[in-house]
Amino acid sequence: MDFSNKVAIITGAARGIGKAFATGLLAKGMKVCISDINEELVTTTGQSLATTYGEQNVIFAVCDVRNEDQFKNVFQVTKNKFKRVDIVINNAGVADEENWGKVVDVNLKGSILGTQLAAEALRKDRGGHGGIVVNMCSIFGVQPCSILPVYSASKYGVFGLTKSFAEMPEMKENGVKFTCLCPGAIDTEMITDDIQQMRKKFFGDTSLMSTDVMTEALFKLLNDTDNNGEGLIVNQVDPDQHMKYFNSK
Ligand SMILES: NC(=O)C1=CN([C@@H]2O[C@H](COP(=O)(O)OP(=O)(O)OC[C@H]3O[C@@H](n4cnc5c(N)ncnc54)[C@H](O)[C@@H]3O)[C@@H](O)[C@H]2O)C=CC1
Ligand SMILES: CCCCCC(=O)/C=C/C=C\C/C=C\C/C=C\CCCC(=O)O
Repeated sequence: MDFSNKVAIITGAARGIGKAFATGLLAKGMKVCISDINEELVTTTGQSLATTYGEQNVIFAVCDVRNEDQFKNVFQVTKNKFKRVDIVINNAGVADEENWGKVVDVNLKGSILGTQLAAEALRKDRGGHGGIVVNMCSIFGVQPCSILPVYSASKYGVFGLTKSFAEMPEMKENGVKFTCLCPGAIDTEMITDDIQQMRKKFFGDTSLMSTDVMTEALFKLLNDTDNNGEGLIVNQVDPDQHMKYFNSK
């Protein structure tokens, strides 16, 4: 894929995996809109990326992915500034089993809204240029997690959503591809000390993956052909699965 001057929208990109994606895409010559619910952090991260990669290449916006008006605004400001959208990464996510309604709302409903808005923005018969939607799933979107059942359910939903949009004839005809990433544990603030202890009990004393591995996986997903509807597993704990498409290839 030729990345220069292409345009990406990334949700939940003020820190963690989303921020790493933004950095990786900007380094390849793309233009990026980062959005996040955290106003202070998205401003700091946005300004820092703009300083490094040029103000003409970066915008940032406050967006809670549960809020349709804010989400629509992200697409609008991106099109106003950059005139096109090519890649949409629905990355925002939370893990909080005690507040499980929020998990469903952010991870699943937020991804549904983001996928619908992306499909409209990208499809060629609606003025788009075609493109790719990348939904952030998890290893727990393809295998169960006994300590995070609602989180896992939300990610199974993201996988089903991605595969279903990929099957739509009108999306294929209009050049829009749908994919997802299914990582194991990545070294971000989402992996708290408590979760790390639980993880060690189940999976042994293996290291967390760096966000660089996720950027590598993103570029594989973007560069591979013939992966519409596929989920790329990123899981160094199981070398047989790592960087392979789920149940295929
Ligand atoms: N860290 C990990 O081990 C793994 C993470 N994932 C997924 O990757 C994605 C990113 O996770 P991390 O970077 O690790 O987490 P993180 O907690 O470091 O970053 C998540 C970002 O999303 C933002 N956010 C939270 N709720 C939001 C909302 N309602 N609207 C918009 N933004 C919101 C946060 O402010 C934060 O900046 C999530 O979907 C997560 O489920 C998947 C597999 C493994
Ligand atoms: C706050 C947890 C966020 C989950 C992030 C994710 O999507 C994947 C993480 C992978 C591993 C680390 C997290 C939890 C592991 C702990 C126990 C797993 C139990 C597995 C089981 O078979 O039940």
